[in-house]
Amino acid sequence: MTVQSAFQEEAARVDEVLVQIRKQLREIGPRYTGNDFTEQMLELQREQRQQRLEVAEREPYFGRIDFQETVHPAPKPLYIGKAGVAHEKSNDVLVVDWRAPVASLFYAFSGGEAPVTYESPDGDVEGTVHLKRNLMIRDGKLERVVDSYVRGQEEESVTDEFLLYRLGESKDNKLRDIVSTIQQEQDRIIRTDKNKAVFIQGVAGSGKTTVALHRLAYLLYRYAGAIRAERMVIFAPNRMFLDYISGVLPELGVGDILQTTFADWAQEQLQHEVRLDEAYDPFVYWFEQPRTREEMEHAPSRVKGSLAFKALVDEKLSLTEASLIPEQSFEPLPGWKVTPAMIVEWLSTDDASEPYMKRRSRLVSRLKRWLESEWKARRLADGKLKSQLGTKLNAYTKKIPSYTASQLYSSLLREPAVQELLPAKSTAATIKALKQKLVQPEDLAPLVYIQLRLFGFEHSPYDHIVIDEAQDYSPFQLEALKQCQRQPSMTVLGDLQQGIHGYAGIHSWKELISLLPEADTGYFELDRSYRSTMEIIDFANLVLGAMGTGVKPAVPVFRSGEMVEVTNASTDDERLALVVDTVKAWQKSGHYRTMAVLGRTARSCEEIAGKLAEAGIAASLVQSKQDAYGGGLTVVPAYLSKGLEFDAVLIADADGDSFGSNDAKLLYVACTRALHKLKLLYCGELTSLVSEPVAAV
Ligand SMILES: Nc1ncnc2c1ncn2[C@@H]1O[C@H](COP(=O)(O)OP(=O)(O)OP(=O)(O)O)[C@@H](O)[C@H]1O
Repeated sequence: MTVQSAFQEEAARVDEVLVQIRKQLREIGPRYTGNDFTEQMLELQREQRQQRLEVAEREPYFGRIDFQETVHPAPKPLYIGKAGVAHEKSNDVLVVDWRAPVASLFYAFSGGEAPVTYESPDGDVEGTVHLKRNLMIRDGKLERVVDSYVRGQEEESVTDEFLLYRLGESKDNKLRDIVSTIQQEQDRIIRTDKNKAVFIQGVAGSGKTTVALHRLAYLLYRYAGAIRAERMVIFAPNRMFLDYISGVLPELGVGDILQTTFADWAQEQLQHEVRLDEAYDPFVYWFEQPRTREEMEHAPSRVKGSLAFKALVDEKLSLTEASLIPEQSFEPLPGWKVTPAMIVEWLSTDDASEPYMKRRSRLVSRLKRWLESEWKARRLADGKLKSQLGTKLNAYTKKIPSYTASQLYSSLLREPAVQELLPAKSTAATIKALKQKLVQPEDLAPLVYIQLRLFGFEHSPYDHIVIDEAQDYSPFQLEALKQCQRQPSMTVLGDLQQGIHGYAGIHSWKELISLLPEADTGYFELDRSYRSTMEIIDFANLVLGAMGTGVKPAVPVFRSGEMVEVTNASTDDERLALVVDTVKAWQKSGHYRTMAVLGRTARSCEEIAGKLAEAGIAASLVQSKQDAYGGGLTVVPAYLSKGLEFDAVLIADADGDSFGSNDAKLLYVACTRALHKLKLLYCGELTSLVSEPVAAV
């Protein structure tokens, strides 16, 4: 078949399918706004169906695979789309949902005549692939047809032309779904079993965040009923990042998933008993002046996130739990007696895994009931005596320790074992802050862990937890989150090479993986970077190489662009003028939808934003407490740019003072934010991290 006739045939089919989709959309019943519960549930289903059909109307499908099961006489074309669609009368499948087992063939197949299999709920299905085709449909119109495999023909270019086309596009201000171009190594992660904690180490731009979001959509489809969106949670590094990724899940037809930061979530669990001390911003402390590695390694935040510190918290909690059984009997009047042995007996009927404060409150109620029944049995009526007995009971129960999380934490911080781990100055400061109900980020993991152990988790256990940028998490944070699940079902992703928060995060994935039973964990590495051009990735790899041995370079997708530019300015004023000129030139070129000027510090970014404003250029200056990401032109400190991406990036101060020898990870993060264009400016000496100026201009 010629390319021309294949296009016509596919265009005709798109029209046919669209007729079906539009008919089904028209036939969705009227909206229900009443109070009947069953009708409300039906309305919800109608609404979800409508959303799926609307997605299908814009782009009914993106792929076709002709698969011949070994037991069948002929191949059958399967069209893969974001939402499954069936013919309303015949029920024939017109579009297969990308998450269906058979759709995995589309992602996993990379050519060849040998039989392939996919896993179906009824077992493995074997067959051969006859055709793999990409189709680009925009707003219901077929625009492109690209075959990546035709059986019996010379192998088509397997460098995925369609993928390159997609990667070459400019980006808007939100991360997008990748269902049409998911790669084999990503698909394997997305389709991993629900009862696994999957750890993903992936180089910058390898699609970790995107893959994690697609995995959620997959799990909701594959385990419909057993897993619910309301019982899933995504932890992201900050609110601006949450805003940036907020478009992906709705586009995949997924709603209602809690998306939060660890700090916000922890304060919520602590019922806002404490709040973060605004006077201390760890970013300002660690990034606004040069800090040594030594200082980071010994930071109190590292200690408070460690398992050694958790062991002390556990010990304190065990002692607290043991104190549930008082040493003395309760004997309010001669002959009226509850002995510790009786309390042990009472508690033996209790669930010992229940949180301490719940068991305590049940014990206090039990003592009250006992006093009541003794009173009734003796038919007493003296009101004064009754109130005396009540007072005695109160005095007795007061000896059974009762804590809020911050009280127990404060008391722990006073103990000698803690003083051995942490500098006295640091614990004293924390205790003082706690009195004013203020904490620092590193106190949240121990506090929320204590809260969960004392009071339990107030919600249904999470079906699935996603942790993005997990290299910045401490083992203690993961331990706290484990308290909110019956069994581990997680997607934990990050990149140790982007671990710029050395004062808090991990050095090796083992530190987190070892906290879970081995059989429940899976570890994956993603080495290919999809975001940036080859030139940018090669340049970023050189920066990383400056860290010495043990680094893993990112493997670029074969997408070539412009050389990275490194430009020297003789004075600082000239450097700032060059920033303005570069931005003007980029804007004029019309090539880039999103651009960023990255500075080493917040202060340098303020200066740059000021210069741009003087030149009449509108830019949004990103600060650490930012909630929203607006796209367009952004000025952002390098340490806040993690996770984001821009068509063009200008690193405005690539001199040796701004990026010292300890800043390789930070500069790597900065460079890998760029999709198509990267330029570095410096005044004075170029940072030694850039050992080979690539295109000195
Ligand atoms: N299979 C793919 N097809 C098309 N685009 C992809 C694919 N995988 C990743 N991308 C694109 O690559 C870019 C990087 O993805 P993402 O932000 O998820 O990567 P990341 O590994 O989380 O990056 P970082 O660690 O730098 O934050 C995004 O623009 C994403 O759409």
